[in-house]
Amino acid sequence: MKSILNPKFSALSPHLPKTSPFSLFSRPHDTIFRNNSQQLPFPSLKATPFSSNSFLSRAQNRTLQTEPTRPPSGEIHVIVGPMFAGKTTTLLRRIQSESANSNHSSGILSFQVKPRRTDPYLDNVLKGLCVSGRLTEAVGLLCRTGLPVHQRTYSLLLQECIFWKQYERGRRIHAQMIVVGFVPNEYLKTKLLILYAKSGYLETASFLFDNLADKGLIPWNAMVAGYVQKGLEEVGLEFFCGMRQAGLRPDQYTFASVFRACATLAALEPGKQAHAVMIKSQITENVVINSALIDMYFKCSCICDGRLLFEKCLSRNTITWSTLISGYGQHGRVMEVLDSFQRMLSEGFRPNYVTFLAVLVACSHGGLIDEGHKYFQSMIRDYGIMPQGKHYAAIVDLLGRAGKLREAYDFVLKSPCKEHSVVWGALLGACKIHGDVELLNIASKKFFEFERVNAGKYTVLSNAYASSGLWENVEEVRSTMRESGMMKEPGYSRIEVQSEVYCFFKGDKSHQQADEIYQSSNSGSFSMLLSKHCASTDAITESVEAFTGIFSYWKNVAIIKSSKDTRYGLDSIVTHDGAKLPCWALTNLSSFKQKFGIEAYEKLDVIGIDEAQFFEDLYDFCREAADHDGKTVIVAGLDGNYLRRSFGSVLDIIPLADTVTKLTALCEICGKRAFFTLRKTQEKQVELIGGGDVYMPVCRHHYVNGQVAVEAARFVLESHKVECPSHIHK
Ligand SMILES: Nc1ncnc2c1ncn2[C@@H]1O[C@H](COP(=O)(O)OP(=O)(O)O)[C@@H](O)[C@H]1O
Ligand SMILES: Cc1cn([C@H]2C[C@H](O)[C@@H](COP(=O)(O)O)O2)c(=O)[nH]c1=O
Repeated sequence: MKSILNPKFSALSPHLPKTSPFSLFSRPHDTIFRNNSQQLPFPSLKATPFSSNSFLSRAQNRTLQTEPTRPPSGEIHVIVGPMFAGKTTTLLRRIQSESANSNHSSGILSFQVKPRRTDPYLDNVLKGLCVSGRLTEAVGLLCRTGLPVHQRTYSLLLQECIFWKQYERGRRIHAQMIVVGFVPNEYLKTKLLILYAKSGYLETASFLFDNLADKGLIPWNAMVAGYVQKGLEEVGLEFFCGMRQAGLRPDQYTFASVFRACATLAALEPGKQAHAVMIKSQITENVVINSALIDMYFKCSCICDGRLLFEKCLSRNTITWSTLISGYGQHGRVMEVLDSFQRMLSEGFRPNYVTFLAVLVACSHGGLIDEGHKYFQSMIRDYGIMPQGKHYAAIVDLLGRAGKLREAYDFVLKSPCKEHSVVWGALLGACKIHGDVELLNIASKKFFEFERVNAGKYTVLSNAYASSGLWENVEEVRSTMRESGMMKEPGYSRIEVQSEVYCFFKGDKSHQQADEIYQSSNSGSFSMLLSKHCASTDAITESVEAFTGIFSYWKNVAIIKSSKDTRYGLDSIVTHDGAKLPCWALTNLSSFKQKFGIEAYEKLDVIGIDEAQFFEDLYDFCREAADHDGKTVIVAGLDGNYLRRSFGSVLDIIPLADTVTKLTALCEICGKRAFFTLRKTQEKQVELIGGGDVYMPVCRHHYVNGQVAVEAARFVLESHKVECPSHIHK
């Protein structure tokens, strides 16, 4: 059991509605019971078949189904009640909301269930909370009400979550939509996709993306950016290609992501191609794109192109300048870094902490101790920028490289960042170079105090001990690493050869031109850049699975009704409100498999059955479909006839069911809860097709009185041999 036990998902439980979310239509009485075998781990979750509990059990079943030794296990959910209680509505809504995001080979979604009523007051309150910056309260309220709100309100809420990077809240909103059976339109699906892509839940984002009917530029951009941001640059670039193949014209947002991906991958060819596309597309240049492009050329070792671009770009700002300066810094071009920095100042641009970091690192690499100190002080004094850990580390590195280890140590002790591992890491590196074992021990102790699981630094430490011949210490560090299961990822280089990118691990000789490549890389004749390892998709959390599961599980749905019910024709089931879905009208259920086609039947996930009271073979069909064929069967029907006697086999299947929900209508006489159906006419046969003309829902009191009245009227009328009126009168 994986996804559903995620605590993030269970955090929803206090907000789940106490009654079924369909209460506006159907005023569900109480779920009678849920089989003990299906008991769920969250006692706080009310076991209505329409709450997320159904999703829970579904996910459980899914998990079970993956175990090869077990037969497929389906589910049976039974919806009962008197006429007009909302049984058909509930069946439709359930099927629609749970299949809304999947591809239906049976094409049933050409018909729509009327949206549930929303409460305009709630919409207004939520909007008010949003615009006054009280997003947390808005989301809390939404989840507590258990009601759907207007598409526009959902959109506003999601937009706020995206803007304020409150992604967890956004996901709660989405969960709420699922719980209340709200079906997002394409616009909202795109918003959800952006939310998931931005927050790194790419599996869910991909699922939403695949199910968008109309994939415009915005969802494509969100996918490209999402993957690039997550460190899956190759996938991001694939989406870029897909976007172009789909005939869409990329915009500045697309290119910003693409150049960033190419920069990280040091992939020059795709970068150049994208640059050419950008020029052809006549995208107006802006600082974001320019900075991304300059960065890309520098990271791909095309220093001249990077510089040329910088010189040509019309719109420059601090970021563009910082990109240029950092670019030079990455290639150890110390003089260019300092010259560019001076130019930046003289042209009136204000450096930021990134600019200063590049300058300080350059000073360190160039051994420019005085200059480094000067810039460090100027940063605080002239620009009011408070140095961060990395700036202090750069100064430690500067002093350390110059062999001023004690000075570096004093600097660390005096710095406000002495609790930052990065500062101690810099000192550790310097101690290793200069073989100061005493300081090495101090620095390493401090470093690991603040950075417990950095395998790379453990390796640095072990190598440092080794370089000083301290073999006992080496063993100590290595055994700590072994015991904690720590593994340092092998370092690798990315090399682009004739447009193909290869990763070379340390000592790797697998490439057929390996010798050539090593030779060339040593002579520096082509680009070889370090890059970070691509993040694994395993990092995607379990709750994504939960959500994805909810969406992806339902694939194919078929609805069956009894052909006896001819009220609205035979091709669809129709509610008393006029909502409908296409269906199969059958005399008996045993003929369904054959009529539907064995192959198509096998692909079915969900079977809905309406007017179940008319099927004699209901028990056998449901048992077979759920137990042997692994289907989820949702059954809606009258539990009692007009005499309040068990109707057909509906009650027989209760021992088979996972959940049973008894709905109530409104008494047509007093408006109270109606549990029973009163027949208004004199016919006595149990089966009599009809609607409001023949039947009405009533409460206990009015059933008893109404029935007495009807019986008395009949008696009198019959005894006088007078025709009985077809309606009783209040
Ligand atoms: N007396 C009533 N009580 C409740 N709902 C009624 C009544 N009369 C008509 N309706 C309408 O019928 C709808 C339920 O229709 P439907 O789902 O087809 O019910 P069922 O399948 O249980 O007969 C309600 O949403 C409501 O709009
Ligand atoms: C009470 C009762 C009802 N019926 C029929 C009347 C309708 O055709 C259906 C019920 O339809 P709904 O979707 O629940 O509105 O059943 C009957 O034949 N006998 C009865 O006693």
